[in-house]
Amino acid sequence: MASSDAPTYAARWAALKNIPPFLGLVWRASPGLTGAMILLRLARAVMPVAMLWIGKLIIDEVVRLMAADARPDTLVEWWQSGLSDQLILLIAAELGLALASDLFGRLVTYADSLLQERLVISLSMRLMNHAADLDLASFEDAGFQDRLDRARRQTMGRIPLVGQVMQQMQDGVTVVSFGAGLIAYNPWLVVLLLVALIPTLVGQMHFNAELYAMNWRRAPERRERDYLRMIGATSESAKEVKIFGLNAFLRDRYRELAERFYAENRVINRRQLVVMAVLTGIGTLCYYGAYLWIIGRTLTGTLSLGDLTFLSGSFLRLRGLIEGLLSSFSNMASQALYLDDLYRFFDERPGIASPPDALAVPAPIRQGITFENVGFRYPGAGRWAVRDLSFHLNAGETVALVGENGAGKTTIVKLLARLYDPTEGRILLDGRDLRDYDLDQLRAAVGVIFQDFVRYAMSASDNIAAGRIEARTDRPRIETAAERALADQVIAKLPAGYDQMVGKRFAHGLDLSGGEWQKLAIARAYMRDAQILILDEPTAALDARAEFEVFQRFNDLSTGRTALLISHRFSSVRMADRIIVIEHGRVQDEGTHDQLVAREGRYRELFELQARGYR
Ligand SMILES: Nc1ncnc2c1ncn2[C@@H]1O[C@H](COP(=O)(O)OP(=O)(O)OP(=O)(O)O)[C@@H](O)[C@H]1O
Repeated sequence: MASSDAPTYAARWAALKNIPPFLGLVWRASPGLTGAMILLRLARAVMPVAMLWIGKLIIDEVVRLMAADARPDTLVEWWQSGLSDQLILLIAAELGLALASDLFGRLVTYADSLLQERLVISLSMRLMNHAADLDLASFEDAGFQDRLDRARRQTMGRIPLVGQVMQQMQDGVTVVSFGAGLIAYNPWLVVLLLVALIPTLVGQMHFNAELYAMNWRRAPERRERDYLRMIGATSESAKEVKIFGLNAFLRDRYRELAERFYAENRVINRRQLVVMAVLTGIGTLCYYGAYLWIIGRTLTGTLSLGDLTFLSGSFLRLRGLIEGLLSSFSNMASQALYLDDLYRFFDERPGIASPPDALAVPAPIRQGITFENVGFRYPGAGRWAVRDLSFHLNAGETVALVGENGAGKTTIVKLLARLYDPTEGRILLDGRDLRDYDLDQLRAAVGVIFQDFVRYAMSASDNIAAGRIEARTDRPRIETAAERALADQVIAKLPAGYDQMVGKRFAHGLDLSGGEWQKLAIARAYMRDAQILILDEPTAALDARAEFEVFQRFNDLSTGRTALLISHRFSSVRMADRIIVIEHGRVQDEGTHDQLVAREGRYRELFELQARGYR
């Protein structure tokens, strides 16, 4: 996104409107903890003024007792005379408050950390749920990646805001209680305080806005910087980075970006240092002005010694409190701006969804699938990936798609599984548009293993169960799926068998060869009881014999199901009932292997090219 979209300075205050919904999120994360937290903080809020007031009463009482004519000489006589009873009561009250304040403080810290953790869990889960609902197209869009990146940061980055907002409310109540005390003596004291503090507030807000706008602009570059750092040090890339000697190149690019960030940061920070030092100085001058006034009044006898301690104590605390309140208010406003990113992400709606009166997917499928003049352009791409594409898949038929790289085979699969909708034309399932069906049912009816299937850093068993995660504990089913995909041989070699952690990401993980991973992935297809089975070239890393066996089994096991397979190996392709040749996003030819080889055409050309390689 362009930097001109960066939120303006004025938008920052408006962002405070994000706080109530945020508190709503907090409340939903844990109503009990949130309620307890509010009560604890309210109690703590009024304690400081109560303690200072009792302190004033103690001093005045001591002064009164010292001024009395007949004063006992020893503490025991003081005690027995009963003259100090009032004083003892006040001290006991002060002690009680001090103990309660400590205890409540600890409880607040405790509840705070629990609440923050609950919020992380609840936000992360919402984020994962929401991301899963969004279109695949979104994930392939760089602007979306930036928004997702910002939103992810919010789940962790905004967490301290809970404590801040609560502290803010608590401090607000404390300020009001102290302010009421000051006003009772002299309202001008409060005015003096505010005048001293407003410049600090404005300054702070300004710098926060500047930093925010800068961070906002940087999201794309930051993603590049994080990517460079990641690619320079992950197991996936380590091999290539070493072989090609890319380290210096990656490091220098990283340094270039990081240094630019650093230089920009330094400029702002330096300016902030100077301006804020001056503004805070003004505040200090005002504070000492008020202090002088209080001392003067005490000397002339208008105020008591207790009043002096109460007022100067109140003034000192208020200044600290208001300063903290204003700066954290301004900080809260800029934090609340970041919340926009989170809400914006949650507001994002998927374009591919079930219609209101969704049709149930027929079981069994009777007529099959028809592509009718389908054209599709990837979002942001100028070229058509497929165009004027028409063909029919009969129910129960095994069809192979062949074509050169980039012909559009995978795109056809993605359209069939409704990961994308056609730009023009339609795809029919038993005569009805795919878009009329219930999306979840449709996805459940289609089992696809892509060429870039995921290698889950989990147990071998979970890697297979991923095809039907509800059956995760159904070991016999997992074993059958593994056998069908020839993955049982892979698992037999693992020290911990089905429970073996695979992948290099975690300790105890055992990495597999490309072909072994593929066998696990293919087993996923068998876990799924899908009516339409699709293998999109997940066999490229299998040796010729293994691929042959895998497809032969696939062919046997897909009797009665509609199956689509994509492969560049003709030994596998020829097993299909029918072969469709795709070229430049269109059907170029179709027929059985024998029919196609008999014809002079692209299929025969490709077939002979491959056969020649083996002779
Ligand atoms: N996410 C994407 N965004 C933009 N263009 C894409 C995207 N995926 C594929 N394409 C383009 O669409 C065209 C068809 O790609 P597709 O992946 O369907 O080919 P394929 O026949 O499966 O190729 P291969 O045999 O290499 O797997 C290609 O020109 C490709 O560059």
